[in-house]
This record gives sequence, structure tokens and C-alpha cells, in this order.
Amino acid sequence: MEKLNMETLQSNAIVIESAYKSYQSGKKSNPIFTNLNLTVQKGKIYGLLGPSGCGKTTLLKCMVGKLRLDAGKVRVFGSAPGDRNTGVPGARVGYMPQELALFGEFNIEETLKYFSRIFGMSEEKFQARLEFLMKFLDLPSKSRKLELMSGGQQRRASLAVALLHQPELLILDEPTVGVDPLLRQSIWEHLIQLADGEDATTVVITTHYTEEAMQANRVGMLRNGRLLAEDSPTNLLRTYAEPGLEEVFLRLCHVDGAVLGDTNIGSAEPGLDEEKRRTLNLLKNEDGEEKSEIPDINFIDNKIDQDERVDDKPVLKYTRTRFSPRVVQACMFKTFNRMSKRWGFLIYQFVLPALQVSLFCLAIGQDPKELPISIVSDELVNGTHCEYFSQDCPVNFNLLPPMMEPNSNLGNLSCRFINYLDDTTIQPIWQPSHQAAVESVELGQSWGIVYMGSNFSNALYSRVMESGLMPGGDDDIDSKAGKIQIQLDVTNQQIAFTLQLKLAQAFQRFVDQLATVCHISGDAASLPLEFQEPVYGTDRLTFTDFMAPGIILTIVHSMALGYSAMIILIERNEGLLDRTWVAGVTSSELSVAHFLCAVSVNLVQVIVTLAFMIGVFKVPVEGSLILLFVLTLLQGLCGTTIGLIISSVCQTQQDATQIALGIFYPNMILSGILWPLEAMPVALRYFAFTLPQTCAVEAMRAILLRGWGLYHPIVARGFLVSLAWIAVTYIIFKIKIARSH
Ligand SMILES: Nc1ncnc2c1ncn2[C@@H]1O[C@H](COP(=O)(O)OP(=O)(O)OP(=O)(O)O)[C@@H](O)[C@H]1O
Repeated sequence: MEKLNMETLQSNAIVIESAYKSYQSGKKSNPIFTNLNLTVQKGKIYGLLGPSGCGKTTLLKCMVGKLRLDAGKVRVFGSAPGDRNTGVPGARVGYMPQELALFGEFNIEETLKYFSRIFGMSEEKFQARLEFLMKFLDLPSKSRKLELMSGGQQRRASLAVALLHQPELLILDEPTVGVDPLLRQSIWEHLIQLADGEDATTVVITTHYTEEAMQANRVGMLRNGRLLAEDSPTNLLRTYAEPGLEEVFLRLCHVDGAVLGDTNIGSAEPGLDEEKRRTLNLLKNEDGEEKSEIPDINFIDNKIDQDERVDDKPVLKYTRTRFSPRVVQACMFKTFNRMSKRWGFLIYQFVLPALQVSLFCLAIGQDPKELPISIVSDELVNGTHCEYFSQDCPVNFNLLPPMMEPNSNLGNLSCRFINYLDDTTIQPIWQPSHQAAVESVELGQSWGIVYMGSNFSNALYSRVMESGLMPGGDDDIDSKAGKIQIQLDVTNQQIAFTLQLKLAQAFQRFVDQLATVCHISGDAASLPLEFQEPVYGTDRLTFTDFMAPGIILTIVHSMALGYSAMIILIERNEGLLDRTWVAGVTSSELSVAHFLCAVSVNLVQVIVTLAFMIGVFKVPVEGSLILLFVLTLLQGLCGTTIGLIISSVCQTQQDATQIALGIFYPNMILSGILWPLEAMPVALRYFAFTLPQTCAVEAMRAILLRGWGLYHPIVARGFLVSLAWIAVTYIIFKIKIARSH
């Protein structure tokens, strides 16, 4: 393809040559326009006419650099849109899309302020333009929210955004839809005035009102992806001897339909034979020369590099740094402004972490309380409960072995044992018989049975004697009779473990008391195991303390992920993202702005979470609070970057929510938050270590409960893995956002 010559580029604002664009629909490619040539002169108004779906919006998007051609060239001010120095997208172009593509919660002033910040307008200039546009476009109060405006008012507010910074090029997609005839005329007059001035503005405008295009300097009639005619309105009327543009268009459509069988571009023949082309006579320029061939379908594969420069130097140099802190700031202001209007959002983001911590600390890890247990002691006279029992030594030490006998106080050892049950945890329910106790468990009224037989006290005495603790035991005693027989409902493992522990502790206290009152050593009645002061932690540590480090990180990580997973998606779905791109915001600026906003939200979440966990619920902290804070923040950042990737790849909020939930549960289950990693199959354990939270949870637990510092490999690993995840996911996010740009 021939290079566009310098003269063409200098005199024209937009030159499109042999453009081919298609949309992918599954495996099928639907061509929207093929071999399209179009020229927009500088300082002129170009009206693009065509039926719905003929590709006008697509063409405009290619002009502003929002979409790329599959083949062919588009040059705006001599360069391909998106070229470093072209200024398009950027301050040289004002774009008004068909949809509102603005935040409905913003009022007019806030909306325009956002774009004025991007374009670096001074406050004075901004106020002057705001006043002018309010009057000129007959807009309601500056403080009226866009969502509360009528359709026509919204379109005028949208037009105000395009006109705000007085760009050299205006690309307006149906700006007069929903606008009353008076205002429509006034808009056209303003456009004519802009195109007429010293620094004449170039305007490309699409419209459905064919006749208003009479005011354009040049009109292009688009149908089925091809330009049927392109000329000044008067020339078109003269050439086709018709009274109006509508009639011209209809006539061209009839001819086009006759030649192409009125097929749409997707099913049209890729090439036309000479006869048809002669009949059509529509692909000719003003000099009567054919513009170019309808492309062969292979043309699609023969893509032309969009970045191929026409000339070494751009026709008009326009420079802007690729990264401007001012633009980042503008994007951040906009996001914070939006947040401040959403009370529900603020409560969700900042109250929910506190609520989650509180619920966790209140509901998880504490000992179960008031567990009903059926108690049966067949040695009790009345068969139900203990009225009186002795706390004295049951052995008469006045007699020497083997004459030593239990004294009269021996009776009711069963009552003595029951007396040592922890009544906070266990709620004894006396039952008259073993059968009644079984029924109680079967009815779900108690968690188990503690049974002591009719000869329990004597049998226990004999057992002790037999064991050699005291000489003179009775060898013939039934060993079962001297045992406390326990049968539990173990379907709830935590409750069963708690009951086993509490019953064992009660028995130990019972034995200790006996040893004390009988003046014998308690050691003899204990297991020869001594658990000394723990190396790390205390005996008072609970399951809550085990889980707390993981819960802190999970709350912060998932809240950050949930917030950032929506952040770009919302802007894209509401269309503001497109306008932001066209205003010239680069992917780096947008990534940094969103990242910093998410970090700010995350910072508050980290502070709230740690304050509640440590300040209110007194989770023990042995190590450095600073390390704790930094590691939690890093995990929040990690959630943020993962969320930003989700936000940049998903099309709908539903997709994003599903992915976020899909990540949340495996992460929670595998990261050693709920259960020790050591309990996992080895292969799964190795996999778990590749997840973003596993090493961090271990490091967090080591800081919180063991007081380890960064010098310790387990702590250092937690920090390094978190940093690596942040770096890698941020790079992926940056690549994704640049591709969607
Ligand atoms: N992202 C997309 N993916 C697939 N097809 C698309 C996409 N965007 C537009 N199209 C299709 O491309 C064709 C041209 O769309 P376009 O929006 O450019 O038409 P238009 O001339 O601006 O229509 P209207 O005047 O109704 O706005 C339509 O058939 C449309 O369905």
C-alpha cells in the first residue's frame, strides 16, 4: 500500500485509507467496513450519515484510538491515534459517545472538574468554561446529579464534556438526539462557529437527522460498511438532482441494494465484478477516480502495522509525558469523590472488617458451654442425685495393712467426682438409670453418659489398693465396677474433645483432692508425664489464638480483593473508562491511580482489623506490631492486585464475583488458616505453599505467638512471598489494562 503523502496529511485532520474492521463473533468474523476511504479536512464539519448498525460508531472509535483497524490506515493530525506525539487520544480530541458514559452520581460540576483535571486546566479557565457551557447548553443547576436529569439534559452534559477543553478535533456521536429543535440549531451554530474560528476546530458528527447534516461542510454516506458517497451537501443535491439529503441517501441505497442484492457487508461478496462497479459508480471521488479496490478477503491476513509512521516527523508535534502525577491525581480524586457519595460502600468497606473480627472472636475457638451430660450413679440410695457426701479421707490410716479399711466416709465417691465437673462447660443431668440416660442421648437431650455402678466407691478403693498405690487391695474386685464409664455422642468432634478433656481434668482434680486429704503424694495418682512451661505460647492459648493470624490476613486480603475486583469493571460498564482513555489517560496512570485508591481503602481496613483483633479482643501479640502491620498491609496489597486483574479481565460484575469467590474458598482452606498444614497430604502441602497467603499466615503466627522477627526464615519468607505475589500480579494487571486500552 502506498504511503500517504505529506500534503494530504497536512491539509486534513483525519485520513482513513483502505480501512478494514471486523468484530469477532465466536469463530466467525463479521466485517463492519471494508476498504473504507474517508478524509476530513482541517477546520471543517464532516457529517457521517447512515442507517443504524452501519458502522458509524465503530468508525468514530477508530478515529479516537479506542479501536484499532484490522487493516488499512487511520491518521489523525498526521499520526496514528495512540502515537506518542499525536495528542489523540488526549487533549486534542473531544469525544462524545452515544451513551452517557459518565458517573450518574456526579453532578455536572464534578463531572467537568474530573476532565478539567485530566487536561490540566487552571481553576479560572475551568470556571469560565463551566459558566459558558452551562448557559450555552441550557444545562440545569451545576449541582444536579446526572442520574436525576432527563435524557436530553444528560446528552447535553455529555456534549459539555467533549467541548470543555476546546479541543482541535471534536468527534460527536449523535449529539443532537433527544435535544429540542431550538437547542439543536444552537448546537449546530456553535459547531459552525468553532469550525469557522481562527484556530478552526474540526468536527466529525454522526446524526440520524439527515437534514441537519446540510450544515456540514462535507457529508459521508455510509451503508453496509461502505461509503456510498462523500461530498459537500450542495454537490450531493446537485449530482443526484434530489431536493434533500434524505432523498439522495435513499437513492444511493436503492442503487446499492440493486447491485449488492441488499446484502449486508458480512455476507457480501468480497469483490465486485467490473460491471457491477461501473453500475454502482459510487466508489469514486470528486475527480471521478476510483478510490480503491474492494479488498480480497486475504486482505484481513495482510495486516498493516498501525504504528507504521507516515513520515519521520509528525505533521504537528504534540507532546505529553506518558506518566503525569497530575492525571493520576485527577483519577484518584474522581474515585474518592465517588466513594464519598456511597455510604453503603463506606460502611461495607470499613465496618465489615470490624464486624468480621468481632464475629470471629465471639463465635470461633471458645470452649463450648453448658453441655448437658447424663449422669447415672447406681450407688446412690435415692438413685438420682447427691444430697450429702464427705470430702474427708476415705481410708482409715489407724489400721495397718492389710487390715487397713475404708472408713465410713468412703460411700459416694461418685458424688465426689461429679462435684469436680466444670459446671461452665458441663451441665449434669441426673438420670435414674442407665437406660434413661441412653434414651436422653438418643433424644438429643444430652451429649453423653457418665455412668458409675452400684459398687463404684468400693471397687475404686480396691482398684487403688490393687494398683499398689496403697497396700491391701482386693484382688477379686470387678475391674469395670471401679471405673467411671463414659459414652459420648462424638458426632461433633469439637464437643466430644472438649468433654473428654473436661472429664479427664475433673478426674485429676478429684484424685488430687483425695491425695491431699489423705496426706499422700499426688504424684502417685498422676501419669508420669510433666508438661512444663511451653517454649512458645501459654497453656491459655485457644483455638481462636491459632486461627487469629490467618483470620486477620484473610479478612484484609479478601476485602481488598473484593473492592478492587469491581473498581475498573464499574468504570468500564458505565462507559467512563472509554472516555477516560480518549481523554488521554495512559494505562500506567490509570493502573497507579486505581492501585493507590485501593491501597488507601486497604490501609483503613488493616487498621480497623488489627485494632479490633488486638485492641478489643486482646489476641496475644508477642512480636513487633510494626512487622504485624506491614505484613497485613502487604497481604491487602496482594488481594488488591489480584482483584485488579479480575476487574480488568471480567466483563460483568457477576463474572468478577464468581472468580473472587472461587479464589476465596480454596485459599482459605489450603493456606493453613483453619487447620495445620502438617495434616495435609504432602503434594497438597507443596501446592499450598505456592498460594499467596500460606507463607504469610505462618509468618504472621510466628510474629504474633512466638515473637519472631524478620531475622527468622519463616517470617522473612512470609514477607518475600507476599512481595513476589504483589509484583507479579501488578505486572499482569498492568499488561491486561494496557491491552484493554
Ligand atoms: N463490540 C462489538 N462486538 C461485536 N459486534 C459489534 C460490537 N460493537 C458493534 N458491533 C456491531 O457492529 C455493527 C456496527 O455497529 P455500530 O455501533 O458501529 O453502528 P452504528 O452505525 O453506530 O449504529 P447506530 O446508529 O445504531 O448507533 C452493528 O451490527 C453492531 O451490532
